Amino acid sequence: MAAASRALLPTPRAAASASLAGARARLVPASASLPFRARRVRCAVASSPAPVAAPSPSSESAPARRISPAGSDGALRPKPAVLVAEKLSEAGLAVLREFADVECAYGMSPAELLAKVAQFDALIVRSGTKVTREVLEAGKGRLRVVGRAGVGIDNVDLQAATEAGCLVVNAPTANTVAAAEHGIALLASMARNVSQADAALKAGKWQRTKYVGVSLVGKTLAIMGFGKVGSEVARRAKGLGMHVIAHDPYAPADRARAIGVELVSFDEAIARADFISLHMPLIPTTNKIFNDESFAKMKTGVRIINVARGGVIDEDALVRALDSGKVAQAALDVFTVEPPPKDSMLVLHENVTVTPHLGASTVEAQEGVAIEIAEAVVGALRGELAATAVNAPMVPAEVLSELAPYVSLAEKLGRLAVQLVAGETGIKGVKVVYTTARGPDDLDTRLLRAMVTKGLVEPVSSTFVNLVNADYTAKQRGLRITEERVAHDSPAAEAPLESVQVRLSQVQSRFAGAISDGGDIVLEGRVKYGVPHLTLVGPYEVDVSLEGNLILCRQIDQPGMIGKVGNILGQRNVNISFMSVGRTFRGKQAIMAIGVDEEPDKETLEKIGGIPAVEEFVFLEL
Ligand SMILES: NC(=O)C1=CN([C@@H]2O[C@H](COP(=O)(O)OP(=O)(O)OC[C@H]3O[C@@H](n4cnc5c(N)ncnc54)[C@H](O)[C@@H]3O)[C@@H](O)[C@H]2O)C=CC1
Ligand SMILES: O=C(O)C(=O)COP(=O)(O)O
Repeated sequence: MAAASRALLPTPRAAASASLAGARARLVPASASLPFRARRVRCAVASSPAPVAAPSPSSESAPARRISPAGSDGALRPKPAVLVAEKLSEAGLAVLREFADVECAYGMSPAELLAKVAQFDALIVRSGTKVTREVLEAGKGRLRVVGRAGVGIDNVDLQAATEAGCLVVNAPTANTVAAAEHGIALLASMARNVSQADAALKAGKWQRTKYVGVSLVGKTLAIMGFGKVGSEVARRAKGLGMHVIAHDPYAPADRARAIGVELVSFDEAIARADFISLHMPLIPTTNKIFNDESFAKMKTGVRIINVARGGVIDEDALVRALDSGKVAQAALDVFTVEPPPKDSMLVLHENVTVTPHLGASTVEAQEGVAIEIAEAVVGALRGELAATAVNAPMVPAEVLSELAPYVSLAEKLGRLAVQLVAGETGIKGVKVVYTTARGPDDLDTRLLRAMVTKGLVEPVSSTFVNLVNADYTAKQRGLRITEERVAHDSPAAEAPLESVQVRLSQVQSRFAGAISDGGDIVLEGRVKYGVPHLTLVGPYEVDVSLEGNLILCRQIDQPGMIGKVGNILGQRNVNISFMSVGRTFRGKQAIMAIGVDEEPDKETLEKIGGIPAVEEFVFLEL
């Protein structure tokens, strides 16, 4: 029995429990220009213990696993290693160095990145590094976090990251003002031909008539993408006396009203505008959204500013529109391919003003972004729930904090349930039943479902499961996880949940006592005083705190059983932390749930099995 149970035990994995990152806090006051501090909640079960902060290494190149000082439990742990692939401000590097070994390797080729990435727990990039599926696969097993020191994550393969359970975090707020200011700088300099006139004068030409510009006051500016940057551009443009309209299918009308901006359709925006400023993300629906067809709908002589992403414009179509005069001028900070080819018709066009992706490049923004991303990456490596996760569902920080003990309970129930499955039967149907006084809108169960999956999958595989890849992993493994809510009839209850039950259907168990009348393996637990407890095994009610390890023992209900088992464990120096007995009917069968600090050896377990009234027993690791 003990030997059979070994195969189901979890394999220790140093990095096995990273982030349950989730909460996204995207909507920050539009005027925020200070570095945004992500709110985090520590989720005990999900996190590997943080290494004790060690003095900064004197060298920046230290990818090999170093051992950090012993934690409070005396264990030595490897220090995480972070690879910074693009220029990050010193302020951010200092935050990283307090926690991790940091290697700054700027300007790596894709091949160099591929060769290096597997030695790191986290990778930090800006817009210049492509984090492809290949990179994520090369980093698999160790790489747990990709930090994007900026907003746009179009250079990161999010699907591949999710499949790998690699959390992607970004720094969504610290460069907002910088990007908006750059948009305004391009708008004004384009309207007054500043860069062309500057180049001409430096070449010795004094051309006052050639560079007569156009005024901004009274002109209509269309903001395409009324998010953080778009809103800030709108505020500033209004200050210049422009009439501002915007198009954004997802923007809240009250924000537009508050800034005094009219929200209109795409076609109306581009048809009415004298100037069009682009501020949407590059996603499949915005790819080349500005093309021959859309240019045709614009006013002749329109002027376009792009500080978003080059890919939202069909650049060949823009060259045609510039040549025909449909578009009078364009000012571009971003390009489909960066850097653009030296002979790019667009870059060389005389009516085009260009900058080399400088939107976020102010001293202030770079410092803010560096701190924002460093804190997010360190938090994610510690197993905290990052507020700026990009590929994990949004679970607000207060919800996470409230659910933390239930998160632990859910994982432990999954972990115990999988160890009860007999041999090779395999799990197909999993049902998680939540008994709660809360309605569906007041209880977000995604995190709990993810943790049941983690508990079920990790002990029997080498897959690392977190909130990022839980649903994907379950699907891949053919695990059908359904959820049910049972109304708890005490609406005054403050706790979010009364109990969590995990049911595995169509499986055989190596502990028949865990099979309910309906034929499922059933385990139920509750949180008592903040600690997860096991409260139901099959049809038997028990009450045992889920700490350490567990022995489940089914016997004939008769006096003296607790003493007999307790004696055997005591003689072998195995400390019992909790014990609980549950039975269906007096004199029939009962089960004992025994919490033990140490793992009993084979001989001890055999002795327990040898007690005549004991019908079956199982040792389970938590
Ligand atoms: N040039 C640079 O250095 C910088 C560029 N950026 C880029 O600026 C863009 C905007 O950044 P944020 O304002 O921070 O992002 P954000 O997420 O706050 O705003 C983007 C807005 O675009 C909207 N949107 C999505 N699809 C749309 C569509 N089809 N049509 C119109 N609007 C649509 C969204 O609803 C959202 O409100 C991003 O592409 C980002 O990568 C941001 C910072 C610096
Ligand atoms: O934050 C963004 O989306 C940007 O485009 C800024 O890019 P960068 O970090 O300057 O390479």
